[in-house]
Amino acid sequence: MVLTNGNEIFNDARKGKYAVGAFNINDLEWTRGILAAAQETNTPILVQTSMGAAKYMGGYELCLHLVQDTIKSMGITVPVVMHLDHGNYEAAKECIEVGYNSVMFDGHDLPFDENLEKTKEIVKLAHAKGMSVEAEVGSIGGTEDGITGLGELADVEEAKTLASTGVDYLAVGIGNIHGVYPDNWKGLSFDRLQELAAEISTPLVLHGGSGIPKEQIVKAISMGISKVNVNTELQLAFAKATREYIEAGKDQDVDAKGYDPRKLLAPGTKAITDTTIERIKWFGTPSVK
Ligand SMILES: O=C(O)C[C@@H](O)[C@H](O)C(=O)COP(=O)(O)O
Ligand SMILES: [Zn+2]
Repeated sequence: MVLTNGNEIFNDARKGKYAVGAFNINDLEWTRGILAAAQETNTPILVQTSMGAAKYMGGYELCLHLVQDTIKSMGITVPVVMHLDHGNYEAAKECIEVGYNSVMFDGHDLPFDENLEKTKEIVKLAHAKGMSVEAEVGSIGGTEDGITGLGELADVEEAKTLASTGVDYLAVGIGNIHGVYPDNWKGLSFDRLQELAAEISTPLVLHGGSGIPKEQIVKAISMGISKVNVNTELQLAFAKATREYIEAGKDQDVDAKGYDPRKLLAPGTKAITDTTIERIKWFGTPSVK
């Protein structure tokens, strides 16, 4: 069984001081590109869909079938966790119903008590079906109304309380933000990560994994980060490779049928695979035995 829940993978990761990459898919090319990287490195991987990307692709059921069928057609043999990224309460329930392996219930914008209660409900529903759950404490910054924050820090007591619900992994703010980091970003807060890791044995999750220097990622993993989320870097890599193809005029080569999407999208898909492989190596994910 290739599709699996995250528990065993992540408990081993925290103990073994390595991380497993969680990569967002946006379409067939992303799905193939990411799965190819996992197979080539012979490592486990999380394929995750945000609510927006799932809507774009046609819904959670379609996304699950896309991943299942691509695994089959590509002959993928490494463990793959099909995960909902940043789901609200309804989305988490729907993905549990549909048969994802793992869901993130992101209640960070709710009052803390409501986030706690809803996290407990999702844990109960998911665990009854053998699925894993990620929760988020505090807020992970990003760009809102054109202003990019510098990254927030999770409250240690709130993080402890949320971890006590039995979630399988916990997303924490340690100065990380989504998207492209601004020039004046101060870097990850290793002091806060140390405080969190000392109190919480649950595997910790680093969101906003794109654009963080390798040394900081490696250090954070050595201190308790077991899952790293990456989206923007794959989007940038895909866009750059596609732009180079078009700027070289290859899409206008009628004889070579360079306009055929199977050719037009191939460099971008390869760039997704190459970037994913590079990140898997940074994260120290060991090969499957
Ligand atoms: O952008 C999304 O829809 C998914 C991201 O929030 C993902 O959870 C993540 O943390 C990746 O961050 P990024 O690498 O900075 O895009
Ligand atoms: Zn995220």
